[in-house]
Amino acid sequence: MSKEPEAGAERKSERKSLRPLAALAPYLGRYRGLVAGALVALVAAAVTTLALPMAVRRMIDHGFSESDAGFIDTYFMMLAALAILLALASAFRYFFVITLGERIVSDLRREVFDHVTHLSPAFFDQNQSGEIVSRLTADTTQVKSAVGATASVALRNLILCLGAIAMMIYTSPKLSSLVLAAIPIIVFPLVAFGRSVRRRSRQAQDTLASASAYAGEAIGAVRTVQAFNAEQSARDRFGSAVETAFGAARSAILARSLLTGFAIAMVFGSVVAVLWFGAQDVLSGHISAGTLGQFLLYSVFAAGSLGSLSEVWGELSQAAGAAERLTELLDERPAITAPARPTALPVPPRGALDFSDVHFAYPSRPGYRSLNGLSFSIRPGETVAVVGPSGAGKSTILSLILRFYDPTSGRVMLDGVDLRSADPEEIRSRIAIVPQDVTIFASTIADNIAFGLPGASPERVRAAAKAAQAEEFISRLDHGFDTMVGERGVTLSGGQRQRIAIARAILKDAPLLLLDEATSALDAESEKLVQKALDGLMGHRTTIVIAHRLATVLKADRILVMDHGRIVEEGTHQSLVRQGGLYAKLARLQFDHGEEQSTAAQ
Ligand SMILES: Nc1ncnc2c1ncn2[C@@H]1O[C@H](COP(=O)(O)OP(=O)(O)OP(=O)(O)O)[C@@H](O)[C@H]1O
Repeated sequence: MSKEPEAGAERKSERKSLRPLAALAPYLGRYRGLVAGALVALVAAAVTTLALPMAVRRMIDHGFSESDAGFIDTYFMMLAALAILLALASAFRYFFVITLGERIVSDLRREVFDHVTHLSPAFFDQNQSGEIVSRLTADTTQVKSAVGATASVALRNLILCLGAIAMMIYTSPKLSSLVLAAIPIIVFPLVAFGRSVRRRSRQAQDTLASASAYAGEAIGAVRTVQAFNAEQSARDRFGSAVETAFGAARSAILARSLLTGFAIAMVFGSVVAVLWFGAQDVLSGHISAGTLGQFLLYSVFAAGSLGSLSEVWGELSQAAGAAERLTELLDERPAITAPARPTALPVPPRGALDFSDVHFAYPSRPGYRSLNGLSFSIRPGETVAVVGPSGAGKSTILSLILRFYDPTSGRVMLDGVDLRSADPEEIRSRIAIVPQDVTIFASTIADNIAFGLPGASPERVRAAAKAAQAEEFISRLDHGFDTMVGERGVTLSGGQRQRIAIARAILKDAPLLLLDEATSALDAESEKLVQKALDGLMGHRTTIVIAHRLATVLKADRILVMDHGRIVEEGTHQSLVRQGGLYAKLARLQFDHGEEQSTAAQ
């Protein structure tokens, strides 16, 4: 999805036609029963349709000239039986084909989502989440219509077309040779047209995906948009994105209309010309009127199905574009994976952490080093605070500990094991984090707390909430722990969200605790209470505390002072203040009023 592969895919898609749809074959393979049912119904419907003209010929040539009324009755009975058979086959075809489409798209949606959740944060730094969601919804829907309705129409028309051509040759080889001579003249331009439709459809879909991504972002941040009176500019931006998408869609539609019109004109034009020759043959007595009637019906079938084929070809091409984008997404490999034979972390966990000469640049910003030769060690059970100016690289340290990214050079080790050689899932199972941006899901409070430990008993959830000083506000909500919180927790205050996150971490009870500005949104009173809860939690486990408010780090065993991606000072509060460096400067700025220091030092 990044720029390079996108350009490559574009080039490929111009060369290939429906090949991306082949990626769906494994999915079809899972439902052989449905596929077989669909094929049987398809063939039955086509054969029944092809039998109709023969009955018609017999009726024209013999039926009306016979005085025997029973003869006509027999033919009509046969026609009625064929009609019933056709109706049944069509109903079954619809059932099998549409079920197959729905089934496959459900599998595909699940697989794409599963895959996306495994991709590394680096992927999400470079791709908009809205665009990924659009692939998950719009592209899979397009694939569904291809696998379902469109493919069955295409297949039915293909069988019908081939069958009708065969029957045309059987009925009148001479007239058929005239028709067949016309086919290449019709088909070549169609293929060329099809390519251009495909390219335009992909453009339309791409512009629509970026418009939806923008809409997702603006709607998600609607409060910010309104607070800045930015509705008009958001509307303009989305409006122009939608118009661009419409322009791209219109050009695809125009190409498709031309394709359809051209196909029909060519096909029916040649049918009329051929029939003129047929009429001459009937007049000169070379063939019977019934035979010409039969030939006429077969050529109408062949032409009609060819016309429909050209129409669904466009749709299939569109679906091929969608399948291609989904395949691209499924082919995206996570940057962070478990090694083939991961080194097991020691049991029981100790919680020792080492950074040795770590350099790191985010993959989305390779030219800028966020960490610059960072080295430090944290002993099991130690509480270490990391402070420093904004952008110094504090949160980046936590991202590396969670192995969201690998260092550009140097090593990060947990309990003596290089994170690169361990299984990321095992690493993360030993870490509880209270992040800077707390994520609350649109679910109940209890679900949100139990997020870190699915299946936790209600008692444990309650105990964790209590320890995080969250029980009181939760009990005041309408339905207590069963209260639904809005998307991203909009119905909670910042401090309440933070306490939910703390409860989540308490419940997870992991040996390594990472607190990134965990109490920044709390008032002084709650902060003191939560701090007490956290103190209890930190007591027996390794903890890294990131905080701008120095009052919250006074009790740390050690303070690391960071600037420009490296550690510039290290020590306790007192020793650092005495050194008179960056920390002393930050402390002076914050504690100058004196009162905070006295409260915090208590
Ligand atoms: N996902 C990212 N992609 C690219 N650059 C990033 C990313 N996240 C952070 N950075 C950059 O890395 C540097 C360090 O960021 P980091 O978030 O670690 O700083 P911080 O010390 O935690 O700051 P703050 O106190 O403001 O949270 C910054 O210059 C930032 O712009």
